[in-house]
Amino acid sequence: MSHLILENISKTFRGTEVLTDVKLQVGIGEFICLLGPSGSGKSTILRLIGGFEQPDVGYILLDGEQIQDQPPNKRNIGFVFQDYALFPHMTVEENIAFGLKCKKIDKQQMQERIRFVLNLVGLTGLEKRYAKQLSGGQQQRVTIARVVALHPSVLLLDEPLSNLDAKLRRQIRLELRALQKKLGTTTIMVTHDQEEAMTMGDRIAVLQNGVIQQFGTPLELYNHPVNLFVAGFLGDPPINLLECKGEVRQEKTGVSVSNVFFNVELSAGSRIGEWKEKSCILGIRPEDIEIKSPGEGSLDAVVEIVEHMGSSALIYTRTASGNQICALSPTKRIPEPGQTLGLLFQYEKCLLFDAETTKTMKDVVMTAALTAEATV
Ligand SMILES: Nc1ncnc2c1ncn2[C@@H]1O[C@H](COP(=O)(O)OP(=O)(O)OP(=O)(O)O)[C@@H](O)[C@H]1O
Repeated sequence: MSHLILENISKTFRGTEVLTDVKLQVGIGEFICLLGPSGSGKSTILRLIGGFEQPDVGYILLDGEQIQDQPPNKRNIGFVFQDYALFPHMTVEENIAFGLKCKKIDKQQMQERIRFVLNLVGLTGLEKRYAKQLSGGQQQRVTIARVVALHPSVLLLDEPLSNLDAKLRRQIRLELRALQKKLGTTTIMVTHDQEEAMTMGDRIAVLQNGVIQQFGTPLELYNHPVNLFVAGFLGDPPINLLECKGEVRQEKTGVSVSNVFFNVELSAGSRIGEWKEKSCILGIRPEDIEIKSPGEGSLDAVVEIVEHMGSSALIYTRTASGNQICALSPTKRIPEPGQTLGLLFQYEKCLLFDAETTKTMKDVVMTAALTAEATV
């Protein structure tokens, strides 16, 4: 049974619909990331679950019970915001004790819980420090400890790492994930950082304009995006997107990119006539392009920019027909700007999108990359 269910939730602010028919089913102990650009409705979903907003339409069920009309303090849901919001005039210990006192937890149990959560977040020994005497990372750990001490049934995290520098972010992200696994608390985290979502979430819900575009595991979303938006939002460096048209050459169906004909098998029932001239977009990720010598790849392209990233380099190239294509190169043999390369597409990794609907074309399979000469 799902622990938390959002059923057909819609929400309007001042006449503008900011969430449309949102559905989510979250299992017990799952770590869910809500990922999307600014204004896509991520925080509103969190506030609805926390009880700080009410849906116009739809239900929220926790352990099978409808909670959408309950006030926040009746929901047993913990909320961590991006600003640490600790009481500055209280010590670490007092900050954690505050919520426990409100819940009328007895003194001995309170001491035990404080000891337990401080150990959990690695802050044992700092009980008597004031919030302002702590680093940003330590303050955020106290915020998390304070919420975890209340034994929430669901933990909501709204961009909890966004005020931390890149290195600390990475460290706290690992700690937070390990902590969540240890406690087994169902957790929903808002982020606009795709790397954070990919590394932390058991499943990710990708939002655009208040609509969940896709809900699945990080690899499902990365390898099988349902549309151009999801394909483009996940992946750094981003996926290459190349405009092309459906073609038929010597009774073979396919698309051509920079004069290379990629053979595409249509599903049974698809009509060849409809395929001809169909506007498509071919998507290929930089790591799915192998760098070869000129003439040895699917197509040739000239290196324009090389971006060194330490363990690898990004090679931005341009084909004779003007397409920019980025490939990931291992550091052993990094090409130079001006050099011509052969780019070998792993055709089985190519995705085809319908340019009109922007949806992934699921009824087609790319079976080969043939040079133009082979088919003309
Ligand atoms: N209380 C409110 N009154 C009016 N409009 C609101 C209110 N809360 C949110 N909105 C609007 O709803 C939309 C979604 O906002 P929300 O904060 O959920 O997005 P978000 O994806 O979390 O964005 P961000 O990443 O910038 O925090 C935005 O257009 C926002 O301006």
